[in-house]
Amino acid sequence: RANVALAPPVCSNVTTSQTWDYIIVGSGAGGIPLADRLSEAGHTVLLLEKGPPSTGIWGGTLKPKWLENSTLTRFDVPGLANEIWHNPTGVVCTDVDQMAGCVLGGGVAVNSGLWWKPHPADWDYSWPEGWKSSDLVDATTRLFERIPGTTHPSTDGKLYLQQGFEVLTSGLNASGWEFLVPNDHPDRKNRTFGHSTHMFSNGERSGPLATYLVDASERKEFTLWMNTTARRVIREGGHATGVEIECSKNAAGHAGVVSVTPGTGRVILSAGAFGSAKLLFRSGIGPKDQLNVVKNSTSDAETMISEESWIELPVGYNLIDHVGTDIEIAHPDVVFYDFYAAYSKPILNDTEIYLRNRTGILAQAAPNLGPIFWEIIPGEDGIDRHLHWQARVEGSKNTSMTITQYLGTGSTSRGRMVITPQLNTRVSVPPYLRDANDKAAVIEGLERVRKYFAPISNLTWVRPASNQTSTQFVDSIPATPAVRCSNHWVGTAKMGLDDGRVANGTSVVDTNAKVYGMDNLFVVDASIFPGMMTGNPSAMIVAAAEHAAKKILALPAVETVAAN
Ligand SMILES: Cc1cc2nc3c(=O)[nH]c(=O)nc-3n(C[C@H](O)[C@H](O)[C@H](O)COP(=O)(O)OP(=O)(O)OC[C@H]3O[C@@H](n4cnc5c(N)ncnc54)[C@H](O)[C@@H]3O)c2cc1C
Repeated sequence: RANVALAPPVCSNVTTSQTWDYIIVGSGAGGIPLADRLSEAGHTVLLLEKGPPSTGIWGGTLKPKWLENSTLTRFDVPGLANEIWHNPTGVVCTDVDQMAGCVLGGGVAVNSGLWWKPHPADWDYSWPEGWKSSDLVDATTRLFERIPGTTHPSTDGKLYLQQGFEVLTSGLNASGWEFLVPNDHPDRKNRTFGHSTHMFSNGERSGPLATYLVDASERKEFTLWMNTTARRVIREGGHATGVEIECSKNAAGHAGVVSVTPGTGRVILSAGAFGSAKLLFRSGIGPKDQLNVVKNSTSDAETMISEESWIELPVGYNLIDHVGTDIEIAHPDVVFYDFYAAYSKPILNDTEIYLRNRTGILAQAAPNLGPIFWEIIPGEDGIDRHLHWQARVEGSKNTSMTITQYLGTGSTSRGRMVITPQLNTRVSVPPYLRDANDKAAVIEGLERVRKYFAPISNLTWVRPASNQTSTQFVDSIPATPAVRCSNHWVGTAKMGLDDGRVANGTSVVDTNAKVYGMDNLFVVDASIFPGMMTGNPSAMIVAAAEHAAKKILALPAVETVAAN
């Protein structure tokens, strides 16, 4: 009937009698593998996710008409990956001023699935003892056995619409670059190129949602609550006793306080670089200025832990993202495919072959990515800076390719995130090009690529214009998230040996991923990264979660530190 408002779904109140060995907040790249490994070790695990289900196997429902008779949702189909930019409602986090997925799977439900075995320097350059590339061998092996990734996602083994790949790699070949299968040679990221590599399997998104989470869900020790938002960690001094939760808006989730097993239980925050930092602030852990914002907010004034129990740590500092610099070329051979139209006005043959046997262009990630190519630029400060270039068939013309240059490992610029009185997170200091050598690497990389593409006949430059110097071009792009953002945010709860409670200390978690000043509160997700990596981050975050699980499981059952 018209004009009858539906009653809001009711949240179930939790029973206080049940306790959990581990409560994990957030089901993204960090949270899912942790939940699997901890429940595999026989511990009871409660995984809290504020968002609704995403992929079909978890009960997701968001889908275009052409998927109506299938179990798949828009999240399952690689060719619909960029729908997040067209239709973000109900999918993206509304409390973050950047793009982030707030559905089951977080970033690994909404991203393009790019999947890279980390370069050894990604660990060795900035991570502390115990987290060097040699320490991560087992974790990386376990991860890539589970999710090997593929350069050829269509189940017929073919790549579709590769004209753009051929055009650009003709220039790289002519300039002496080498083609390789990227994940077979993670340590070779200098003047090499390859096909884009994705976590996809069987022509579908796959990744942690289809592997780790499936295995966890088959264990009696594991419980998943979706549509359930963690407000804060409940703690007595340095000991977390549980998590206060509330149901997400317009959803039937859970509400109340969930408790960890008395004495031995642990809480792990895996809510993403902004989400975990926000939860720390709301739990009285962070810089004093941010804790005061929470204390003075309408929503938390009454529940905020008293000031004597605050733990002052540099949460929100050390914010990092790949510095993104977009260039654009055009070439008559390039063929554009309208992936956005594939949602509502698809090409019938493409949806038919995808539905029949997961073949064709829709098994590839939108918007037709590749080639991906790498070069290392030595800096005057003695630091090698890694550039990862990612091309896609998209731009201002039908024959355009946009190529994003990501400045990663070796970059030294850092920013800051803060919380507003409405308890939304905000990037207050953008982390882009604050260091002269970072900027020099970006300019030098661009200068070189212009030379590498020079042998390509009929290629025209759209951006930078041919009469613009590389320095002028880089200077013309503001160093703000609006134009530089790569959606690869990390670093807000940095791991390190220098305890952030002490003067000049910069770290929020120790090398067991445990928050300084707490005996049973951990952070395991993008937040703990001390520095940037070469390629897109999700596989490295899963590897970090594998390693962290091992370290956490090896800790003595009861470990008590003095209350702050
Ligand atoms: C549009 C886009 C495209 C990207 N493309 C790629 C790519 O192709 N390849 C790649 O490697 N990386 C890509 N990334 C980055 C990658 O997805 C992220 O770096 C990664 O997912 C971060 O992992 P995480 O575990 O730290 O957080 P997330 O994956 O963001 O997971 C955090 C989870 O916590 C939940 N949460 C937050 N707060 C709360 C709370 N209070 N209570 C309960 N739950 C909460 C969120 O809903 C979310 O599910 C992309 C990111 C975006 C946004």
